[in-house]
Amino acid sequence: MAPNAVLFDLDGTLMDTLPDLADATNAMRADMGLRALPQDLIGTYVGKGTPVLVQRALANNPSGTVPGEDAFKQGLASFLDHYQRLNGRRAQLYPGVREGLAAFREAGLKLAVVTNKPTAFTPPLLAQFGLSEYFGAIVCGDTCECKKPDPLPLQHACSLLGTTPAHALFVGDSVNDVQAARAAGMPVLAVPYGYNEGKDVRNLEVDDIVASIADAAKWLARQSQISRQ
Ligand SMILES: O=C(O)COP(=O)(O)O
Repeated sequence: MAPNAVLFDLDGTLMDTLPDLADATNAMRADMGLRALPQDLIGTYVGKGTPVLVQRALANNPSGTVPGEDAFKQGLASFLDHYQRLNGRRAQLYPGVREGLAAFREAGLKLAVVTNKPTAFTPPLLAQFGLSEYFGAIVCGDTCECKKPDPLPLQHACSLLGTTPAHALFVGDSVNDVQAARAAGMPVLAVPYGYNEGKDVRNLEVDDIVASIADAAKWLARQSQISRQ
């Protein structure tokens, strides 16, 4: 069935937000008496939402101990504080995002963002890059009871757009996006430049890998042409 909506992951798909996430993580680690970690390593902690990022970052400590409840709470509060200040400072749109979103819109598709990033940080980031107007729905990590890889946020975005998962396409960068899309019964494309918890996107169960959001729009146009033939 030809899709009438496209749902996008944010971090690692539309925007390279890792520099700011890494700066906030290292500022939090400094507060907690831990040394700074390389940005690439912090990139492998991103994807399952902010609490998991903080947990993973705190578990990287000299004794290898899992952080206790108090340390976790302190770390999370510190991270949120720093990220509030740093969000959007060094973030960048990936090449092809504006062209791709414009092409999807031209083709009459409804668009949404489904991110595990908290609501406090998502609309301001989209507004900073002038992208807010593209999206009929923005579902964040704290919008629903569950985050990706649970399908609930994708199902919620579809209902906000007035469509169903069977009529939507998901575009993401990680195993969390792919598992959520599959569980929702939605076709899914992956971009290869994101985070994917440090693993190769070629091992993901996707319908295809596209080089950019602009290429995702071309992919969908091709599929629609084939299904009309
Ligand atoms: O906040 C995260 O862990 C990742 O956010 P994303 O779902 O936009 O990739």
